[in-house]
Amino acid sequence: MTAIQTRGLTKYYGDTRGIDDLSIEVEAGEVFGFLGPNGAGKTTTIRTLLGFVAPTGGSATLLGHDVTDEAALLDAKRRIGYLPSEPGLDEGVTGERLIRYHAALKGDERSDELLDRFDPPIAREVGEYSTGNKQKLALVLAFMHDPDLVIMDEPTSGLDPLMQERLYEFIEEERTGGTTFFFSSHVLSEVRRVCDRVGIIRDGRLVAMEGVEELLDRSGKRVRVGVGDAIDPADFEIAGVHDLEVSDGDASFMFTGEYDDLLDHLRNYHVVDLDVEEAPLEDVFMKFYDDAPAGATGAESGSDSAPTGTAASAGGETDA
Ligand SMILES: Nc1ncnc2c1ncn2[C@@H]1O[C@H](COP(=O)(O)OP(=O)(O)OP(=O)(O)O)[C@@H](O)[C@H]1O
Repeated sequence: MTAIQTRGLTKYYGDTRGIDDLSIEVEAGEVFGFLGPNGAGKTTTIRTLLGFVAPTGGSATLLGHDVTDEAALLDAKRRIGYLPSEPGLDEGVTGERLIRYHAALKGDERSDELLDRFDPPIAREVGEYSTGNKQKLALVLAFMHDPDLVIMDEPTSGLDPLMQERLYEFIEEERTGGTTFFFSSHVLSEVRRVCDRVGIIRDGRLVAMEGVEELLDRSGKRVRVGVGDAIDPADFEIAGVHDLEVSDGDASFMFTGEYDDLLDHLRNYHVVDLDVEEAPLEDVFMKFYDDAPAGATGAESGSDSAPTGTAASAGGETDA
C-alpha cells in the first residue's frame, strides 16, 4: 500500500514558491527521509500533507485519503502521528494534562511505555520545560495512539545524543512493526542510519529520490593513490575520475568508473599506497545542495509553529 502519494503537489504563498510540482510516493513500512537546504520546501510539504495549508495545485493522499477532503483527512489522522519541528505545546498546563487531553482526542495505546522510554517530566508545567523536554513530550504525544504513519519535521533537533540514539532505536523497532515514517532532516548521519530512501528537494522541486545506499553507490568512492614520482594531472583524465587533486606523488579523486580500467591505468605507475573509501556523506548530499541559487540557501524559514496544545495530534493548525 502507498502511505503517502503526491502528484504535482504545488503550494505558492502569494508569489512566493513553497513547493512546485512535487511527486512523491512513500510505501507502507518505509522510512523516508526528506532533505534539502533551508527554504527548500520541506516544512511546506509536511504542512500541505497534513492539511494545515491548502495546495495551490496538484493532489496528495495520506493512507489513501485525499488531504484536501477535510472529512477524509480527519479519518486518516486517527492513524497518523505528527511531530512538528517546534512543538507548539500549551505552556500553561502539565505534560500529564496534555497526555490526558490527547488520550481523549485520539486514544491512548501506549503512553506508559513511551513515557518510560523518553521520560519527559510530565508532572511539571510545559512552560518550564527545556527544548529537549518539550521534544520528548511531543514524541510521546505523536506516538501514543500507535499510528501507522508518522510525519516528523526535524525530529532530533533539540535532543541530546543519548535521546537521539533512543529515537533512532525506536524508529527502527517501529519500522520492524510496520510503521511508515516520513521525516525531514538536516542530519546526514541520521538519514543514513534510519532511512530506506531519501527525497532531496531544492527550490521547491524534487531533485533526487532513491535508496540511501544507491545514492552513495552512484556517487562513487574516494580514491587516493600514492606513486613514487610526480603526477601530471592530465594523465588522470580517465573515465569516472572527478574532483581530481594532485600533489607531488599523490592523486586523490572521486571515482565512478570501472575498477578494471582504473587498475589498468595504475599499472603505468609504481603504486606505493592505495586507499579506496566510501564517499563522505556530506559530499554526496552537497552535490545536490550546491547548485541551489543563493535565494534558496539563505536564512528563510517557514517554521511558523503549530498553535497550542495539539502539536502532535496531526491536527489543530489552520490554513495559512
Ligand atoms: N507562511 C508562509 N508565508 C510565506 N512564505 C512562506 C511561508 N512558509 C514558507 N514560506 C516560504 O516557502 C519557501 C519554503 O519554505 P519551507 O519552510 O517549506 O522550507 P524548509 O525546506 O522547511 O526550510 P528549513 O530547512 O529552513 O526549515 C521559503 O521560500 C519560505 O520563505
